[in-house]
Amino acid sequence: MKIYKRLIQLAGNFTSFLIPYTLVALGMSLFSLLNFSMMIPLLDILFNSDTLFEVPANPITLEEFEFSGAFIKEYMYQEFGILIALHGKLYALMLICGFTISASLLSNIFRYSERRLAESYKRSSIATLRSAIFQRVLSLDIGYLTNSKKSDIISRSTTDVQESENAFGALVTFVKDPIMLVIFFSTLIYLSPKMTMFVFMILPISGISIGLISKKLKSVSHNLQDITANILGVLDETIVGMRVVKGFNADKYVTSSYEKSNQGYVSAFRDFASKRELASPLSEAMGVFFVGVLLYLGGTIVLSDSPSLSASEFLAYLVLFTQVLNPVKAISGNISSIQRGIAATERIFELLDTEPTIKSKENAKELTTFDQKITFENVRFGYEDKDVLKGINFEMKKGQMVALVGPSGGGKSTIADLIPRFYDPRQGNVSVDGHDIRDYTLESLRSHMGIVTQESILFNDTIFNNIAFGTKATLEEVQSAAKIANAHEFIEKADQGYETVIGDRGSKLSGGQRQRLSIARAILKNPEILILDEATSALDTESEKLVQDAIQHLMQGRTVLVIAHRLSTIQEADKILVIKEGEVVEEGTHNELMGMDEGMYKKLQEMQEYTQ
Ligand SMILES: Nc1ncnc2c1ncn2[C@@H]1O[C@H](COP(=O)(O)OP(=O)(O)OP(=O)(O)O)[C@@H](O)[C@H]1O
Repeated sequence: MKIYKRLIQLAGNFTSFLIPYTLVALGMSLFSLLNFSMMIPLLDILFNSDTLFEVPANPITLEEFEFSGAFIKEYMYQEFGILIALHGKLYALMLICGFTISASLLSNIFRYSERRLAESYKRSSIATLRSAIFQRVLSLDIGYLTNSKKSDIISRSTTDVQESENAFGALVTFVKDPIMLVIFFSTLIYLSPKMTMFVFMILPISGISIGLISKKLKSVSHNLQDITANILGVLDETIVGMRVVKGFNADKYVTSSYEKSNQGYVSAFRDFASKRELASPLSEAMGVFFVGVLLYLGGTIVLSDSPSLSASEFLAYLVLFTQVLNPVKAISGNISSIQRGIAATERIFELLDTEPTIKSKENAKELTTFDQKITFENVRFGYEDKDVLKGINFEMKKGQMVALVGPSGGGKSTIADLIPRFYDPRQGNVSVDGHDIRDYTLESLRSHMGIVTQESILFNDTIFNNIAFGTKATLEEVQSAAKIANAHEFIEKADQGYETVIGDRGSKLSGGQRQRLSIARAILKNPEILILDEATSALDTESEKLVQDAIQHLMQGRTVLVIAHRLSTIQEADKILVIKEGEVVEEGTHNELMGMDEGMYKKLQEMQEYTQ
């Protein structure tokens, strides 16, 4: 229950929900009881009006009121007796029907309000939970969000949230159902303590047997969920990899793995359906059996010499009993969804409790200006147990362009990731103007930087929003950034200009267009420090020229760290660092490095010339 306490705390406003909800649930139960109880005088008027509705010689008055079933019954029968004497039986009958209709109407109005209150509380609580998850994911380190974690986080924020939502809904009804049970059972006890004792004995038996069936069902449905995920997985892989599937004529291969999952689903579903379909007739048969026993028991009481229960009360008892079954069934069903929900909510809280390791420390300063240089001093870093950077030293003066080159996997991107503190070094430090970057707030540090990655990171939104990207830029500002990035022309030609929605990750654009949009976004941010992971993807010459030209514009007047894959683009760099296996193996300008016999840079340069 600790978990639920926390969930309720997170959702907030519990008292302002609980008070009206309890009142509404109370109203619903009372009117529903009144509705069914009206059956007793109704039957009595039809069958026993002459004996039961006699007006006593000394009528009781409301001044003698006691809150007891006996008083209420006696008073009501006396009043009906007076009415029958004055206006006849039909009038009394009409009145009772009127009462029944009004009670039923009111109970349904309360039921509707109860549902609405419960739903809106559940929805708003789950929305708060979702937002909390999203905020937590946003605050987590890039290092934490690896691919394996990605699916875990997605499953926690979808499937687990769904489970938690169901369980939360079930928990809410735990307020309503007990109220209903107390009210109905008190009436049943009042009508016949003997029969109610029997009911108390049989209810757990029927509850347990229904519970067992649903438990069996649950294990099958779990299996079903896995298989559904499997089918979706195959479909997703096939759609994403359609080019490869077609290119390799692998239709048969993917069809067979899809069919395997599909058949698995069919047989698992058959199993599930046969058990599910069994649940209802089984519980129905059990219900009929218990009602049969109850009928016999009640019948013997009614037919005895001095009956403690009249026939009309007995019939009302049976009807009320059927009404008690619903909340009992609901409670037993809810217990299992609450159990599932607790496990799911625990997983959600685990995610919410994951503290980011990279955050601004207390008393961190604001980095207001960047004046001199960025320095790497003996920086060592690795992922998990793997050492990647083995003592990196270099300096990047304000206004300089520094290029990182070298074989794949050498650690170039990792070096770049340390500047905006996507990771922190294990040893050594990265400093800005002589101060360790960990002394600055993350936000102020990153506010001086712009990042253009190999893969253009775009969102399924308008072109305008993709360039403005959370800033309050005006259309003119966005347009002038797009012009500098050679993007304005193609944007103007798009269906809705800057308001065109570009599809998932910019899928409606070409590779070069996507890159130019990313560059426009960086130009608009106007960062002093630019980190550029040069794209390797081959573009056609024209598009490449446009992108290169845009990059040249972007780099002007900034301090740039560029990860270069095409050496032709960095000949003008102030400094080139050749990175191999986590170390700087050569450092210098293009000419200096080309002058080194047997130098790695020279070799790389020659290799690229050869392949071009
Ligand atoms: N998130 C990660 N978790 C574990 N290992 C990683 C991670 N990112 C990179 N690595 C490993 O660290 C090493 C350096 O990777 P990095 O991406 O920095 O190299 P790179 O020089 O930029 O390579 P490329 O030129 O191919 O982009 C590689 O061996 C890579 O496998």
